[in-house]
Amino acid sequence: MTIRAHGLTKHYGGKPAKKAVDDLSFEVLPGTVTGFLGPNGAGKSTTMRMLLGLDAPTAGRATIGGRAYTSHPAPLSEVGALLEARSVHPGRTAYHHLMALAHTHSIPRSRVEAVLRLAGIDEVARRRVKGFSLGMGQRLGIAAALLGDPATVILDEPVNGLDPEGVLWIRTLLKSLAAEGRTVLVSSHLMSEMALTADHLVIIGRGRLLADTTVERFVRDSGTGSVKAVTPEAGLLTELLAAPGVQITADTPGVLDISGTDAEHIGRTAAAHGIPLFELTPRTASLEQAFMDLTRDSVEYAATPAPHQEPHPEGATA
Ligand SMILES: Nc1ncnc2c1ncn2[C@@H]1O[C@H](COP(=O)(O)OP(=O)(O)OP(=O)(O)O)[C@@H](O)[C@H]1O
Repeated sequence: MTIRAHGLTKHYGGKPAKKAVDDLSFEVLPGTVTGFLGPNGAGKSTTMRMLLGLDAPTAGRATIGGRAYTSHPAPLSEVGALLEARSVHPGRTAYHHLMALAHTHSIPRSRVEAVLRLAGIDEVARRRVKGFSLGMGQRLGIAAALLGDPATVILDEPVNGLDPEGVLWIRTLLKSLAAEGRTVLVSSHLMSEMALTADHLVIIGRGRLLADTTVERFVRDSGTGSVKAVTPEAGLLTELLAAPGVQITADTPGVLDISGTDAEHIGRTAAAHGIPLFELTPRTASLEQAFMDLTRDSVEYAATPAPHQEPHPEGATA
């Protein structure tokens, strides 16, 4: 099922009104993991709550498989969700929590056992939830989301509180859910994690759409990459490559950092003039950097240096 947001908008009261989500439109297709990214306060949770009918939009519409979540006849079997707030009764065991959910939604007991195993919490299933670690709680939330074997899965920050093994488990799980043809929307504020997990990215800042793209295209278009070239003929190569828009720096003798052209052009130019190249390496901007550049203007709580920590003048050593 395709998830669609059409002009989705949410204002909170107060003066001036807070535009938590501002005219947001995007689609999330089956068979892919879509990463929903944005800095803290960007509006990810509010958007997910509107997709799930838990918050009414001020304007616009959210549909899953063409209709509002609340008008699905058996929502739990069609859309599984994990939201940030935990809503499990602390005195219940994981098993009883899932059994109660299964019971009220006519889901067979065999699914409870299956999701407990899938989430790796079958051995602690008889313990009370109040003794659970954050990571175990997250796993229980994911088990509950998958209980109805839903075609669409919406998870808000599922890696929160998970240890590295748990993070890897989520990554593999989401990919396999998508490979089974399900629609997977997962929010995060970590670009590096989404780059390893998602196929597609919807990036928002201050409630507005900043990018709707594939991970591959985002990496390519981040565009701040340069090429490192190591050659004994650095001076000659610099002269040959000189052109409008091409910038070349040589902080270390014989090592050039070239931007504004690509490795192929540099390699061909060098070959045409018999210049030996010991190394020719495209340097892609780190994904996290590209994400920060994109969202810089929409960060609500940007870190500011403390007054006594003046940045060092360029070139000075600490
Ligand atoms: N009930 C509310 N009343 C007023 N403002 C709210 C309410 N819920 C959220 N907001 C504000 O709306 C904005 C978006 O919040 P939201 O929780 O959707 O962001 P988020 O991207 O999920 O952030 P985070 O990564 O920190 O969870 C924030 O500025 C938040 O303070």
